[in-house]
Amino acid sequence: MKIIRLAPDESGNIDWPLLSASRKSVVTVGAFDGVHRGHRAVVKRTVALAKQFDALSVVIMFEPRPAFVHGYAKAHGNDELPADGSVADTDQLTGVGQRLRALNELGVDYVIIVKYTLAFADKSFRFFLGQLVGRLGMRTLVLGKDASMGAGRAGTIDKIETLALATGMFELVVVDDEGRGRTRVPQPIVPTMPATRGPVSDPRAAMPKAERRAWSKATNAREVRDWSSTNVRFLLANGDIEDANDILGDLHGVEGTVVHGEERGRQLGFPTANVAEPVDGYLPVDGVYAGWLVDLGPAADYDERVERSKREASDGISHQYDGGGIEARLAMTSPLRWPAAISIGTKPTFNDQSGRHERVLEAYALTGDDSDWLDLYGHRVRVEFEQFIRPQIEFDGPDALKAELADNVRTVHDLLG
Ligand SMILES: Cc1cc2nc3c(=O)[nH]c(=O)nc-3n(C[C@H](O)[C@H](O)[C@H](O)COP(=O)(O)O)c2cc1C
Ligand SMILES: Nc1ncnc2c1ncn2[C@@H]1O[C@H](COP(=O)(O)OP(=O)(O)OP(=O)(O)O)[C@@H](O)[C@H]1O
Repeated sequence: MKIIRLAPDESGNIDWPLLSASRKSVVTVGAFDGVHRGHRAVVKRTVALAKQFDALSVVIMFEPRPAFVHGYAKAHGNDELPADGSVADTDQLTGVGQRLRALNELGVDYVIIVKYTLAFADKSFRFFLGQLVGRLGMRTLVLGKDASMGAGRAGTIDKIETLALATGMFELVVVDDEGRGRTRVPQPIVPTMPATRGPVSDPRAAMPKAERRAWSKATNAREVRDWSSTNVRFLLANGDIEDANDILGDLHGVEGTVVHGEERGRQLGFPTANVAEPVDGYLPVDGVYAGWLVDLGPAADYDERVERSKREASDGISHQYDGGGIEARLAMTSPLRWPAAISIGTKPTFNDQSGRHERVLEAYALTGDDSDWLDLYGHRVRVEFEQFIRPQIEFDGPDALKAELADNVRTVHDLLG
C-alpha cells in the first residue's frame, strides 16, 4: 500500500498527483473513523472492482475528521482548526495510524490522506469529482447509500449519479447500507458509567416503543445507521463493549505511550502500565474492563516511523506503508499480547490524598508469571476492550481495593486467560 499526503492551499485547491499514465482507478472517499463493518464493505468493494478492471484501488481519507473541523468552526466563529494540532479530537474512534493498518489489511493500493480544511470543504462536489477523474484517472466511484460530499453536502448520491450519467466520465457504485437498519443516538452523547457489575447491554434494546420515543425526545436523539461511528461512540460511552465490537468487526482499541504512575500499583501487587495523554482513540466510559494489552515496541521507533512517513509524503509524493512489524505483535497468538485488567477513571480511592483527579487509563497484564515484571516504560501499547466488569468504586482503603483487584483479575483470566 502506498500513502500520499496532500494539503489544500489557502483557497482550498489541491494539487492532485497523477497516479499512473496507463491505469485507471477505483476510488472511495470518507473519514473511515473506526473502519467499522460498513466502511469495510465499501473498501472491500473498491478493492474487488479495481482487481476486476486491472485498476488501482484508492481510498481518499480526510484528516482531521470533517465533523470535527465543522464542529470547531461552528463553536469558534467559523475559524479553521489551529494548524498546530493543539486541539485534540477526543471523539475520534481511531487515529490515522490505526486506520491505515486496517486499510492495508484490506489490500488497498493507495491511501491519499487529504488535510480537511474549511476552504477545501467549500469546493463543489462537481469540481472535486472532476479533479478525481482528471488527475487520479477515476473510472469508478464507490460510496455508501447515504454518502454526500462537497460544499453544503450538496453532492448527494442522486446528484452524483446524475453527474456520472450526464458526463459519462465515471461510474457510481453504491454499496447498500449494511447493518441492522437505523437507530437513535442522544445528542450530545453523555458518557454514563453503568452502576452494576457484569456485561452491559444496549440501553435502547429493552425499551418499549413508547419509552424509546420519550427517551429520544428527552435526549435530543438523532437517527443514524446502526453501523455508524456515532453509534459505536454511544455504545462505548455506555460501557457496552460487545455491541460496539460487533459493529466494528474487531476489538475496539486505543494506543499510547506508557509513562510512570504513582508507583502505588506495584505495592498493591498489581503493577499497571499507565498510558499517557493524548490517547490515540476513543476512551470508553470510566470503569474496569477485561481486555488485552499489546506491546507495540519503543514509542520512539513508532514516532520516528510516523515522522518519516509525514516527511517523505509532505510534497505529495507517494511512499510505501511501513507498519514496522506491528501486525505480528498484534496477532492473537503474539507473545507480546497479554490478557489485561483495564481501569479507566480518576482513582477515587486515592485522589483525595494524592490531589490528582485526572482521568487515567491503566492496564494490569496477566503475564502468567508473578516474577515476570514487564518493563513497558516508554513503549507504545495498544489496549483492547472485550467486556465491562464493574464501575469504579471509592474503597475504604488499599486492602479492600487489593481484594477486589484479585477478583477482577480472576474474572479476566476466566474470560481470556
Ligand atoms: C483492574 C483495575 C481496577 C481498578 N479499580 C479501581 C477502583 O475501583 N477504584 C480506585 O480508586 N482505583 C482503582 N484502580 C486504580 C488503582 O487505584 C491504581 O492502579 C493504583 O492506585 C496504582 O496507581 P499508580 O499506577 O498511579 O501507582 C484500579 C486499577 C486496576 C488495574
Ligand atoms: N453502514 C454502512 N453501510 C454502507 N456504507 C457505509 C456505512 N457506513 C458508512 N458507509 C460509507 O462509507 C464511506 C465512508 O464514510 P465516512 O467515513 O465518510 O462517514 P460516514 O458515512 O458518516 O460513516 P459514519 O457514520 O460511520 O461516521 C461512505 O461512502 C459511507 O456512505
